[in-house]
Parts: sequence; C-alpha cells; structure tokens
Amino acid sequence: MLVKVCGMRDAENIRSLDEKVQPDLMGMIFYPKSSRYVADAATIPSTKAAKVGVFVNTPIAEIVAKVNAFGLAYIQLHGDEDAVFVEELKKQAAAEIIKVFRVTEEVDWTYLKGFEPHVAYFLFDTETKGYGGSGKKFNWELLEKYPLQKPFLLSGGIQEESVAEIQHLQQIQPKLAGVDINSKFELHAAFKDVDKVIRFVKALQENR
Ligand SMILES: O=C(O)c1ccccc1N[C@@H]1O[C@H](COP(=O)(O)O)[C@@H](O)[C@H]1O
Repeated sequence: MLVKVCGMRDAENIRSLDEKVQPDLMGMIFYPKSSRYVADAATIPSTKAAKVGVFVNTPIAEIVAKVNAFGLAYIQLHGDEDAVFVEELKKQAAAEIIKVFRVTEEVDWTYLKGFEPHVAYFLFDTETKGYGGSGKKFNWELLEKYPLQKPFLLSGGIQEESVAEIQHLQQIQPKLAGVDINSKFELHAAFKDVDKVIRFVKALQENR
C-alpha cells in the first residue's frame, strides 16, 4: 500500500520523515488559503519520496511553473477542475496527475470515467468549505463498490486509529492503492509528528 504524507513545509521535518518513514509520496500545498501553504521552492529539500504538489483551481501556467521549480512528480488537483482542464494540463506538464473528488453522500462514478485516461490515480477526500485538510472523514463504505479501473488513494481525516478500517477496505476493494495522511499527524500546521507517522505505517504494514 502506498503512503503519502501531505502538508509538508519544514525542511528538517521533511528530511526526518523521508529518512525514517520512507513514504512513497510527499505532498506540499500550493493553495494560498491553507495554513500549510508553501510559498518558496528554496525552503524545500530534495527527497527520496516523489513530490506531490496540491492545487485548488489553479491556472495551468502556474501549475507548470511549480512543477518545474519544485521538481514535482505528481500534481494533485483538489479543486473543481473538469476533465477538459485535466486533459490539457497532462499535455503541458511533465508530471502525473492525481484528481481528487470530495465526497458528500454519494459519488457519481459516471462523471469520473471522463477523467480516467488522463490521471494516474483518483483520490477521495471529504467535502468541506476549505477544499481539504479538514481532518474530517467521509463514509468510506461508499468505496467498497468503486466500479472503475483506475487505482485510488484514500484520504480525509485518516488517523492512527484508522488502520483496521483501512485494512478492511483493502480486503474488499483491490483498487485501493494507498493512503494520504495529513492533519491528524500534525504537531502544528505543516509539521508532522514523525513518531506518530512511524507507528501508523508500521501498523498498516504489520497487522494484515
Ligand atoms: O491540507 C490542506 O491544507 C489542504 C488545503 C487544500 C486542499 C487540500 C489540502 N490537503 C489535502 O486534504 C486531504 C485530507 O487531509 P486531512 O487528513 O483531512 O487533513 C489530503 O489529501 C491533503 O492532501
């Protein structure tokens, strides 16, 4: 199972996680209204983890500039971007795309089909006013009936206590490719409790 740690900004914290946890993906938020907003490429060190940039309704030219400045391997689109936008972005940016759907009470799977040819993963998070990083969970049972071929990442309020529920979903749903953790592992905004992340990842890998 892939592990993405998101909302990173502090260079020492990034290095420490990269060394001790070795996540597959490390996310940085490029949404100016977020408390985890990253403004300056110079403050972000190189990592073994693939870097993911999180964007909310950002123009393509701006995303492409960030991909190049930060060496992003993935672009996470966390806003209301449609399939036409995603197709065009894929042509212009040298990075894979993760398209996020913010879930309320149900998911329109037919709508998602239009995105499938252009993305590496879908990601499911909880619908909130602030777009993401709320620490709020949605009804993960909705994903038990996920009908598409594209693998997806699970997100939204994942915490240490979520391991059993994640593993349960993994048994039912083979398209669950990984988890994305964020606010529930923070000591303060954009700074993770590395020991907590280590415990979570170990439990996720062990108790299967
Ligand atoms: O973390 C943020 O501040 C953020 C802001 C805008 C869009 C996405 C954001 N983060 C993403 O939100 C999900 C869920 O995070 P949480 O576990 O509920 O805190 C995660 O995918 C982050 O990438």
